[in-house]
Amino acid sequence: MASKLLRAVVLGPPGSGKGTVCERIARSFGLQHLSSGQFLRETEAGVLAQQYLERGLLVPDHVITRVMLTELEKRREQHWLLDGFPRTLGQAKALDGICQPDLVISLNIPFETLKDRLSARWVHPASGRVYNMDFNPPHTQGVDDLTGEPLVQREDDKPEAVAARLRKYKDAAKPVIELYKGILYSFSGTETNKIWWFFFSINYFLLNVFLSQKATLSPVAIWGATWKMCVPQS
Ligand SMILES: Nc1nc2c(ncn2[C@@H]2O[C@H](COP(=O)(O)OP(=O)(O)O)[C@@H](O)[C@H]2O)c(=O)[nH]1
Ligand SMILES: Nc1ncnc2c1ncn2[C@@H]1O[C@H](COP(=O)(O)OP(=O)(O)O)[C@@H](O)[C@H]1O
Repeated sequence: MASKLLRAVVLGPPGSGKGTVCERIARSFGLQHLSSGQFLRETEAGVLAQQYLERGLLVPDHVITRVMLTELEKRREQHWLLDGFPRTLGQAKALDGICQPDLVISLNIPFETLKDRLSARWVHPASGRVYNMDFNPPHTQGVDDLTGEPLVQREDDKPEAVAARLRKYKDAAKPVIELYKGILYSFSGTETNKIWWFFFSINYFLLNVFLSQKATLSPVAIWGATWKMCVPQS
């Protein structure tokens, strides 16, 4: 049977838990977790885009699209899960030009919750590991669990940048959500653990069948049908 690759996208405002959920999905199902923010922070393109990153502004479409399409090109034979890309209609169209996602997961988290989470987010810059002083604190305050290196707060997580980021996200994401509405699965809530368990319990069997290449019918289609019966679509 021809090998099928799973291409998934996670959409959500800054602080909605994309990185946290993607990490768990990637670990549980063996997908590659590709974070646009992390690629920017690690590559030369990100150094040039520093002024955008620090102020929490979206990097121009042509810059991030080039970074992401280059990374996707290197992973043509892998299952992947995109975190943070696409964020605008232009980016979504560029992605569609090379491959169409099988499914899109959208996280809807209340604004107040996002603000609280971002102000308590600390990161280990070298690895991208993320902590939260309430939700998943490091073993020792202020240092990364694995390396012992210091944690930092991102410039764009400081209160002055957060409100503008959240506003801009909404405007840019609307047409993207519209574009993907046929393959979109929305999760609403204030706790990543609940969203995760809901996702995991519905999808464990279907995704594993798909990923092990034993499916004759796309589980994404079966999942879509099950999902529509279980969850009122927003
Ligand atoms: N209190 C709380 N914090 C969470 C929860 N889920 C994620 N976080 C934290 O919220 C912050 C933002 O999560 P992250 O995955 O980085 O969001 P992203 O910006 O969408 O990728 C991080 O500090 C996480 O540790 C949750 O359910 N409750
Ligand atoms: N798809 C994208 N389009 C434009 N800018 C992006 C994109 N992805 C990431 N960035 C830039 O990188 C920053 C950090 O992104 P990310 O790590 O995904 O954090 P968050 O989910 O908290 O916004 C964004 O504020 C933005 O400046």
